[in-house]
Amino acid sequence: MKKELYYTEEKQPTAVLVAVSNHQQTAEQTQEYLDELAFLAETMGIKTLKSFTQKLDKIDPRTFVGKGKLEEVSNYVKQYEVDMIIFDDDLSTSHVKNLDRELKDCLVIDRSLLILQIFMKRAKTAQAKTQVELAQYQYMLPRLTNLWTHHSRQRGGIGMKGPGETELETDKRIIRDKISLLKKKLEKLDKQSHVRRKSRDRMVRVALVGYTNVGKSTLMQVIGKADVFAENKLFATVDSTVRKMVLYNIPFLLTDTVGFIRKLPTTLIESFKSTLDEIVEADILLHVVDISHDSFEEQIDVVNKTLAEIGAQDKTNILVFNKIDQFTNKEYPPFEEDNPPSTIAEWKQLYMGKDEKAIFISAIQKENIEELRKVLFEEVSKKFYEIFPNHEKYDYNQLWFTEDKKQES
Ligand SMILES: Nc1nc2c(ncn2[C@@H]2O[C@H](COP(=O)(O)OP(=O)(O)OP(=O)(O)O)[C@@H](O)[C@H]2O)c(=O)[nH]1
Ligand SMILES: [Mg+2]
Repeated sequence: MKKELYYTEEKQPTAVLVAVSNHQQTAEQTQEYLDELAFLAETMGIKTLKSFTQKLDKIDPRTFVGKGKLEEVSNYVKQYEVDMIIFDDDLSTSHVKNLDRELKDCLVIDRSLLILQIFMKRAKTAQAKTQVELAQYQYMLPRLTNLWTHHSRQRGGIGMKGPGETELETDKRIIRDKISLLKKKLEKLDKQSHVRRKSRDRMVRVALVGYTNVGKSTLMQVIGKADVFAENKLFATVDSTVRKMVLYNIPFLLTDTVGFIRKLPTTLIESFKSTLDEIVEADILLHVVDISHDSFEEQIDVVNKTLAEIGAQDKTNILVFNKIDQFTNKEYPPFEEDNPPSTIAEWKQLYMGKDEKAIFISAIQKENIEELRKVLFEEVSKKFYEIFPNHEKYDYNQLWFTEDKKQES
């Protein structure tokens, strides 16, 4: 009998991470991927004890990693009584079967399952909860041999060993029924939110998008003084929050959205479609980037790819480089590592600033927020007058100084 795992106050679950890297990948990249996986685990309260990597151009069809590496992992896991092994890529049904056989007492999960668990924990609205639940069942169905049982979620464990073969067919049927039930429930909820959105006056809509943990919710608070949950954990925001804002007399809607991540499970993207519609239906995207993160350029690519996947790639897109207070320059001349840009003008000399609409800010230290507001105002008012061509025109420069002085005094 395999061990079951619960979250308890007394004992923090432990894990080892396993990743394969191809030969093009640098050691730093592999390390960054593993750091991210460890951060995901930490977000779930799981402590990472060690990481294992193997250079492989093709994942082993039987056991994900090669025989020798698996033995190494297996020995470590036994010696330190590790609770679970987290693989950085999706495991197939036969991987799980074979790994289970080799690793006996240790729980085998993959990155997608971990992300699904985080979403489950974070979801607050009925819609988000239903969306994650659907994604989970869809993830489970093809893998139902022995990775999961339908009890696992109700019983609050991160994963449990599955049913015997005879129960398997019954379980599959139950899950299929669950899936169609959840789909119906979602349809109803989607219809309701669609009606709600339609009943809102036609307003300019701005969405904050970006990789997870870049500071979208923090920025939402700064721009609108809204009370939005921000935390140094991955996927602090899973539900989208919409706030009505007024910037120098021009009203618009600002939406804080769920963050993106490398290898976001496809079942999640599918079932989060209605949440992601907030992005698809937006007029303007504020693409927030954590410039202090070592792989921020790759994160920009991941976000752009995900935007393209949901059909939101051709919108007015303002790049907002956040966390300049924390940036340590490693590779961008003319600046040196111990001498990063210090003024906004210098920031703009960095190659990323060549994009005309790129802005450098620190949401935490409220640095350069005025410029962000100015650019946002310009874009929002452009859209506003497209929608309401006969509306009285506001002069930004005048409003800017009068309002700004008022705020200062
Ligand atoms: N140093 C620094 N930290 C920041 C800044 N802005 C946000 N943070 C921190 O970054 C962490 C993540 O911030 P959030 O606002 O929750 O990020 P998010 O993009 O909404 O994250 P998800 O909802 O998880 O996708 C928090 O610990 C913030 O305090 C900044 O300008 N500088
Ligand atoms: Mg957030």
